[in-house]
Amino acid sequence: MAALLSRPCFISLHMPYRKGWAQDLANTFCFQPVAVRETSRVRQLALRRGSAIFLVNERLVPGPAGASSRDFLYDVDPRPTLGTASNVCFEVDDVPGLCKRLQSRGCSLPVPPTEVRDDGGSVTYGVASSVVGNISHTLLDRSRYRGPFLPGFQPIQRAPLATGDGIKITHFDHITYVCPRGGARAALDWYQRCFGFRRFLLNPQERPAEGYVLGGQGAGMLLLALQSAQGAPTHGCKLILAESLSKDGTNQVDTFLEQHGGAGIQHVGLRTTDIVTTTRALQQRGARFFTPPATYYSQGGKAEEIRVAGQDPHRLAELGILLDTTAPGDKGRPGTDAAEGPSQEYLMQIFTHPLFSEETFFLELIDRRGAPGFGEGNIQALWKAVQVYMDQQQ
Ligand SMILES: O=C(O)C(=O)Cc1ccc(O)cc1
Repeated sequence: MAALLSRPCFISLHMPYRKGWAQDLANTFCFQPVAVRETSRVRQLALRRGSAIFLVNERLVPGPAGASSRDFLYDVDPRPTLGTASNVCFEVDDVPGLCKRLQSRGCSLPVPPTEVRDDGGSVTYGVASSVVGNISHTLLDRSRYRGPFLPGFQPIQRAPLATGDGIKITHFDHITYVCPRGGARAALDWYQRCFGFRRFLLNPQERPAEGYVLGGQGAGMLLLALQSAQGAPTHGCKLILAESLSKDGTNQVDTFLEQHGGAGIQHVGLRTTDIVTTTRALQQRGARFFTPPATYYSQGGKAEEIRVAGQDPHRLAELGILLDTTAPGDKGRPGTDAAEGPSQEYLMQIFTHPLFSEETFFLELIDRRGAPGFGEGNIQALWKAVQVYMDQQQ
């Protein structure tokens, strides 16, 4: 099947009335405001770091009647009105063609192909609802546009308040969805059938028919992974579908479903080329990260694993950075970044606290040293750190 979509252009966040989270993203994470659109009811602000762009949508009027779907250009109203990351915009060559294809497969298209123009040229976009929770996808052709962001937005030219020296974020690495129980497989099929995404295996232990099943400590979770078929592997974005398998309904996936009011985007992985410097810089600016239990660094030969990878266990422990080494014999799978291929493959990760008031959306920094997957040990460590945090909140 021909490739239909390329890399994400932006991820849209919706903020309730009078929350300063857009400011936090700008100040703490040093995303630079590049363009803004303001009406009497909403403000839409595009913030960029590397090629990662968040479109932050704020309501300027309280209550559900304060804004409607038509107020959010290049997006739809995600409802509910709590903080949510609800739209992933992909660049597409042929918007009308893809919209037609989606309709013929029974997909709902809240915004049909639409042209928007200003002095910089024109774009065509449409919005499709996904089968997962409140997630939608804006499909955008901006090949005829020369402005800094999109028609309808005013560029912001003022000098940045802080340059964010040391914050090395290059692009969106992956987007992790929480699916309803029993819904991950249907979501996998939908993204393959409608958008031409390809499945890839997250871990050598993953059985294709089952997916990557993580157990232990009540963390029971199923993960399935996809990536867009087009674009250089280093910039193709991955989608991770997570589903709870836990019996007691207390893991972070269940917590997301409960506090978000249904399925949706749980976190976005931001690729960094230097996680140590970036984490330190962000911590100094006030970003808060989950720290794994101290035993993470002392048990099961982890310190040695970190040393063999060429990193300093004390430095990683001081910052709370997780490291996972990919098992050998794991090369050449889809998802592998071919350009990166040292004999020792590993990845490092760290997760922020939730960005909104609810235990829902958070960010991750991920530094891949040739490793395309996700470490089971790291996910378990994250799970334990979240559990400690939630216990402290009670
Ligand atoms: O490790 C990652 O970044 C993943 O995306 C895997 C994952 C999925 C769901 C979780 O609640 C925690 C981790």
